[in-house]
Amino acid sequence: MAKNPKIQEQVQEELSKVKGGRQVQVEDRQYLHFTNAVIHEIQRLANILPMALPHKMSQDITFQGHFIKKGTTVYPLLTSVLCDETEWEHPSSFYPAHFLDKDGKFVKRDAFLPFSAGRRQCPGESLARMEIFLFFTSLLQHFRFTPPPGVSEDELDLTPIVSFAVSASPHKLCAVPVV
Ligand code: HEM
Repeated sequence: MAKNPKIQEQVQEELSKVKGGRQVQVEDRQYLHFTNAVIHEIQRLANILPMALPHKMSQDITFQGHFIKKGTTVYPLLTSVLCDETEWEHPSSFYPAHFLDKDGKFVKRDAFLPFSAGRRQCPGESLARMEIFLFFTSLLQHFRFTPPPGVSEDELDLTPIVSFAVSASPHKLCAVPVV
């Protein structure tokens, strides 16, 4: 998603401050502000379920002046919030500062809704967020990711495959152990 190698360096520098070089734990999230912001920005821009899941109206309703009949299938377009120009300073760019205040502290944003909202919001959110944090930090504590030899950052095609779900296009990367 992000080709800026400096972001990887900044995350690794922050992770190196974890006491005694031990493996990162979920509780460390509270002071790993930049790392947390990067993960949120990945989820915002990766937007893996842009249309959430189909819902069916359980009753007739008028919403923002539009009549929607009972039984109508509706898709909540999460992209419209995750890339809303009135909510995000740089909606289409990878910009971790969306989740940082002026002191570099992590800030939650109301428009961060990759797990949707309401009664049918993803029930796996806590588990997913914990796993993403532990996988991401563990990988970056142990490896530095680079393009394969002879390929520059700019030549990497990270265009996602977009269908009902959005996934990364296949590409080769090198995982170089951090010593
Ligand atoms: C990055 C990881 C994940 C993302 C971005 C994600 C996102 C979503 C979204 C957008 C929905 C649709 C909500 C709606 O209809 O409004 C959903 C539904 C759901 N998710 Fe997740 N999810 C993730 C991981 C997980 C995990 C790890 C589990 C289970 C362990 C899970 C279980 C479910 C279930 C069961 C539903 C259907 C809920 C319902 O229809 O009431 N998800 N998820």
